[in-house]
Amino acid sequence: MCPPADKPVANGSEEMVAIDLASAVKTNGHLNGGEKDKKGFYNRPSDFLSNTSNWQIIESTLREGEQFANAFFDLETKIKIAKALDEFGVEWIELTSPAASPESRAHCEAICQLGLKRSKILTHIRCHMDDARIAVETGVDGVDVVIGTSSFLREHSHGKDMSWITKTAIEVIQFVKSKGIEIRFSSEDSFRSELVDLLSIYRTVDKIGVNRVGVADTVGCADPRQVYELVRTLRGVVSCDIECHFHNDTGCAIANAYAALEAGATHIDTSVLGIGERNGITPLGGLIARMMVADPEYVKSKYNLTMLREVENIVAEAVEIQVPFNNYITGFCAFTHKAGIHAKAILANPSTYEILNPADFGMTRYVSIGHRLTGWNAVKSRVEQLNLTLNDEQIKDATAKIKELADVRTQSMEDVDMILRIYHNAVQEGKLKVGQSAVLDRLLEEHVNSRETSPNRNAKRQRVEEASA
Ligand SMILES: CC(=O)SCCNC(=O)CCNC(=O)[C@H](O)C(C)(C)COP(=O)(O)OP(=O)(O)OC[C@H]1O[C@@H](n2cnc3c(N)ncnc32)[C@H](O)[C@@H]1OP(=O)(O)O
Ligand SMILES: O=C(O)CCC(=O)C(=O)O
Ligand SMILES: [Zn+2]
Repeated sequence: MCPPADKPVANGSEEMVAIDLASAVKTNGHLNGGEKDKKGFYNRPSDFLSNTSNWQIIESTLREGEQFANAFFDLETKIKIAKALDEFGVEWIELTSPAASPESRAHCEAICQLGLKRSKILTHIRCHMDDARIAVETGVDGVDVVIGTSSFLREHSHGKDMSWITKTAIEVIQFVKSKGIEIRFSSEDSFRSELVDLLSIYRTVDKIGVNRVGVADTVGCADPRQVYELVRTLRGVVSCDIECHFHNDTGCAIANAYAALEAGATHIDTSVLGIGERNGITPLGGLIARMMVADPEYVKSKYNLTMLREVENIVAEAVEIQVPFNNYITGFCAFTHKAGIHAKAILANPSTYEILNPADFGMTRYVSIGHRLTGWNAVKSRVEQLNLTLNDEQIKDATAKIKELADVRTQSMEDVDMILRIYHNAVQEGKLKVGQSAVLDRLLEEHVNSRETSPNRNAKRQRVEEASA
């Protein structure tokens, strides 16, 4: 940003900072843009092209996800996944090409027969009449056609030039349309393709009535700015819908999906837990998390969000993986608050440190207490839950003991409760005063020893002695 002409350049001076801030506010309305929402979040003013409140999911767990290293889906598993996705409410379910194998074809036909309530069925084929002829016989609602347009794929995958690709694409599209089935044409490896080639073929297929064109970041090389620019340019060239597919090799798959919607894309490909070739694509749950922040009411109106965890568990079990600890929304620590400063604020108002509400997804918030980073406000909340009577000074004293013990090893909630109960009882009985750390140590030790010599403990010891005799 340039300084005004009549002011000397004074790097870092307070005056300069004030001028820059003032002009930034004037230009953008606010440094973060737009108005604050109810949660105190600054939303940017919407771009007139933006579709962040008007988009659909093409759920590809049963196509891209089948390309995940661990995946082997029998029909029963595919049906279970398809039904769960339908229950969740995805608009489209994409299935592996029926040309892949006899079972793939039979599964595709069987899933089309399920009569799902909400989700329509797509299958995904090469840009080839042989595949198209098989696909239209399966009963799908739509066919997704793909062919590589980058020089890498033109030279080393299928060996065809752009004029062959265009001619064959037209033939396949017209054939599928003639059967009354929806058709999408996509360029694989779009971000390493020549822009002129892309725009030219997309314009051609748009003119002959393709329902959607697809942009695919097949190798995960694109960043959100590149995505925005390509999709925005494409939006000005075609009138049909625009679908986007992002691989996550460099960690941009969710951000790229969001940038695509901001630029006017209409459909995003996802898979449950992001499974797919290599490290996969935009995860369903991650996209939902992102879009909930953009327009919660829209997302809640479309999807049965409390199903997310179940869908993920079904897929995780089917491909023999764990749901990652830090998974969006459903990871075990996604709504766990630990540090004392966070815990205090969260207990006062969850919006302080949560942009998503766990209840929207049937999840629960958890405040972790028994560790060295805890604070007296978190401990106070537990005292209240346990219906104990301790004043703030006593709670701070008990907190000091919890922290001291947690410096040696993390204390479970059971440990914390035990410390608080002993503290409380000792205070009630006049055995303990604030600051008497050694007295508290002795009481805790007595309690532990009494547990060690409890009848159960004695019985166990006796059994061990008998077994070893
Ligand atoms: C980026 C993606 O994920 S795209 C989707 C990937 N999905 C799949 O590959 C589905 C599963 N695939 C399969 O079952 C098999 O690869 C099949 C049935 C599709 C093809 O099997 P094969 O005929 O044995 O060929 P193979 O897999 O070795 O090679 C791919 C063939 O498709 C051709 N091809 C590759 N991509 C395309 C395309 N998009 N459009 C048209 N032809 C293509 C290649 O030129 C090659 O043909 P060739 O017979 O002249 O060598
Ligand atoms: O059909 C598409 O658009 C995407 C195909 C694919 O899986 C990819 O390019 O990574
Ligand atoms: Zn892919």
